[in-house]
Amino acid sequence: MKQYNAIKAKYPDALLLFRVGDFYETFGEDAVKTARILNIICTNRNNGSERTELAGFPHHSLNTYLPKLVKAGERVAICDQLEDPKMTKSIVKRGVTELVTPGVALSDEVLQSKSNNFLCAIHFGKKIFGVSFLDVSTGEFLTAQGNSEYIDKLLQNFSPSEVLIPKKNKKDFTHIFGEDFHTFYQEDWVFKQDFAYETLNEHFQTKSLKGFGVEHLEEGIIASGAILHYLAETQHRKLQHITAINRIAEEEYVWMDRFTIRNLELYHSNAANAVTLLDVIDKTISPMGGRLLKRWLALPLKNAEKVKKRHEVVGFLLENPSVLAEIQQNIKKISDLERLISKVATGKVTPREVIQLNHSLEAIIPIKELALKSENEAIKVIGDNLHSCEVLRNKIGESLHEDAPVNILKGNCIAEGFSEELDELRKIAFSGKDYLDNMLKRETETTGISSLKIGSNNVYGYYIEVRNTHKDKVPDSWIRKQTLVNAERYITEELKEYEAKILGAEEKILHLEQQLFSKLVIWMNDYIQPVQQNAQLIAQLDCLCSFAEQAKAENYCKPEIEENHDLHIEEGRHPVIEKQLPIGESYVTNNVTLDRENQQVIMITGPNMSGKSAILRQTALIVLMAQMGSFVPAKAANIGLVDKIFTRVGASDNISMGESTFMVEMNETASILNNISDRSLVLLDEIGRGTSTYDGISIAWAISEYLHEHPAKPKTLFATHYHELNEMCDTFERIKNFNVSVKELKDNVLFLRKLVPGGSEHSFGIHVAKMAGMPQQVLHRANKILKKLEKSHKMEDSSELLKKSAEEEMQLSFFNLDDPILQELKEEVLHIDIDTLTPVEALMKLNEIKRTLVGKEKAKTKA
Ligand SMILES: Nc1ncnc2c1ncn2[C@@H]1O[C@H](COP(=O)(O)OP(=O)(O)OP(=O)(O)O)[C@@H](O)[C@H]1O
Repeated sequence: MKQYNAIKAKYPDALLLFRVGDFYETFGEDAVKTARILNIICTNRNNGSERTELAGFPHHSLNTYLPKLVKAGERVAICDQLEDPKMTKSIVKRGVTELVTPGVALSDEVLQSKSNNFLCAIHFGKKIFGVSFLDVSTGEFLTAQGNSEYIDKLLQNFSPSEVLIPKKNKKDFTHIFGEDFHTFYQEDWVFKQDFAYETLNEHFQTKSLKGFGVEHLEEGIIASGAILHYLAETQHRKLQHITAINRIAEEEYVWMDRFTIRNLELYHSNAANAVTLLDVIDKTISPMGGRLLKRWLALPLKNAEKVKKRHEVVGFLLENPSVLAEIQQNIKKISDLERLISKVATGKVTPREVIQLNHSLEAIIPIKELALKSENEAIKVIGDNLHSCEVLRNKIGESLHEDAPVNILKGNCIAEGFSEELDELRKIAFSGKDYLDNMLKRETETTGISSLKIGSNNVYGYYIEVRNTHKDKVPDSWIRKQTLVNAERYITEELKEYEAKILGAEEKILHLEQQLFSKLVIWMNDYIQPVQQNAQLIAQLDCLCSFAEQAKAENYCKPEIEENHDLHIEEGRHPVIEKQLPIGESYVTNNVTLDRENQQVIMITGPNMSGKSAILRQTALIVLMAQMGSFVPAKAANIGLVDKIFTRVGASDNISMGESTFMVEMNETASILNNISDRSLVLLDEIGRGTSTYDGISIAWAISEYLHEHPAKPKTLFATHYHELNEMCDTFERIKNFNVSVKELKDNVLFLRKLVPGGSEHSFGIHVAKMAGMPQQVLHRANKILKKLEKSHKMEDSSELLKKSAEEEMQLSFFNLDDPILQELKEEVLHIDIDTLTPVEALMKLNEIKRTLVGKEKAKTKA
């Protein structure tokens, strides 16, 4: 317990698995926790004067139990026996050999094959944040830096399993990024520039980080240094598979903030069990393909050439189904190359996994040949860059048995003919029976004793047994070892020699097999880079095949990527909803055209449930899918490259996220208004409905007006059931009204789901209430109240009011008053150059204006 306490003191926040003989034991609070999580028995032991809780499991069950502990969010320190108990008389030496945490996991039981498992570190710089992501199971290491919004978006994109934060920024982190992350607080000193550069250069054995193109990312590097330090702290020192650190090239990807990623349900669903876009489009076969597809979805491209290249490959694969089929057939044979080679680096690979790696590399050969012959340039390049890894394959082939076991201790792992010594030992161990049979035959003949027996036991080893009746025929050279009631047991010179050879042969075989295997694994380390490169290329090919497969299955079309700012979608569909419609119902397609000249803002009205949100989302999804390189669910699509996609959903649609307040809605919308560009696509769904009708209409109106008047003229779809907003098109020339048509029956509505020009008259809320089965009495009463309200508001129709107020505002501005101070202010305001003004300067200016006005107000009161 003294030894245990000393080790436990070094890992106070981890659950300590303490190896005792064949068991891993836990004590005290750890035992209570372990027993609860693993559902195993917790016992009590008297430990001197105290009682201690104790819970443990056999060491060979570590792979079963460890993942459960880690998945429950525990940090688990594995404390092993560091010397052979047989070799020591005192207490065996023990030490922590690995600290497994949610972000640093290598075991297949903890990892999900189609998801990365990122560990993240965040450095809180003076002005900006540095961030770093590392998947130790694949070796991918990324860094970036930027403002909180950017970091927030990246956290959303990469969904790290664990985030490292300096202790002093504990509160700041939850304040800015929320409480959804599994965090670990590191000592503040770890987040220092010099330390980080030193750690990274030492790891990569470089003098500077220039070669990786990250040298200038000071904050990002600090975060990256903290990650590497954490790995060392958790006893992960074999990291040769982390061969590079890459910058997340923000400028290459379409910007989507966390709300947009969530709203569009790309790979997180807002409701439990809801289907995401990824679920629908993922036809990848390999784990690394699956992981890359998710990345492509989170980071669609902005570079037209790159996007077009992907489309070309997809088109080529569609036109050449036999090539597609053959590539996919071979990808099926490829295991998780990326994780297998990482296991080689960390020394955790099993013999069977090395065989799998070999099979995977073999399956790459036909892909390479096929790609090299291809008429598509991009596929050819992939073929060119795929490594055949011949030396590696040959070496594995000649070293290992084809059916090598998972556990090296099971034996029969190294192939025949690879090591003479091993072959010799095996001959002795396995041909032993024949040898003994021969010996027996010979001895029977020479002695004439017919009932001779050769056997062995633990105490006396090998012996020849002679029944008492033949005792007198025993040659003098035999030495008696043991006397039984009816027989005597002897040892001969030959048997003694044989025994010396065979005893330990099996042990020697195991030892030699282990030695040869670890030598092979170390040798394989030289092939980490080519294998990683193959994994990357196969992942790309897998994604492109997945696009082709999906396009074929769902009848998608090739989008045209244009340099202009227009968006035209013909007969577009929502890729997820169309897959979920009840049998017999077909998706109603819709056309959407947006540009910056004539139809910049589309105001979509229509009753609840008519399909407004579906149109908004399908537009965003089509753009996004196109820019990730996929074909799209439409008859035709011309897409002027989009650089940012914003979506906002009115408060009540967000209730499931626990963020139903109007304030959140306004905050989110404000952040769009501050970030729009001329290539942005903005989707606003029922913005303003989180407050009273008049408030809501006013806010929705003001936001639409702002977007229309903004020099960027961002393409906007605004879904609303405030039909009052239809009046805007009279005043603002690029705002156009559309509605999702419905057919009014006698006292019901039929949803046609077709987007048609023109506004809609009323909201049909009561019809929908009826469809939902609201009692007749309530519906009747609601209809009556509606009629009354409509009558009483006729005199001052809200939209009329709004239009009037917009006009009045222009005339009634206080600049018309001829107060000299106000005149002065007017001049000042007119001369402000909005384009060069920073938000802070604007606030200061506003403050100045306010001060002048307050001063004037006071002067007036005094007077
Ligand atoms: N084009 C379409 N073809 C077939 N079904 C559709 C179509 N559009 C929408 N739907 C179906 O109608 C349902 C409601 O659509 P949606 O959520 O877009 O309506 P909405 O007008 O935004 O409603 P609300 O105002 O209540 O949010 C969808 O879940 C889908 O099942």
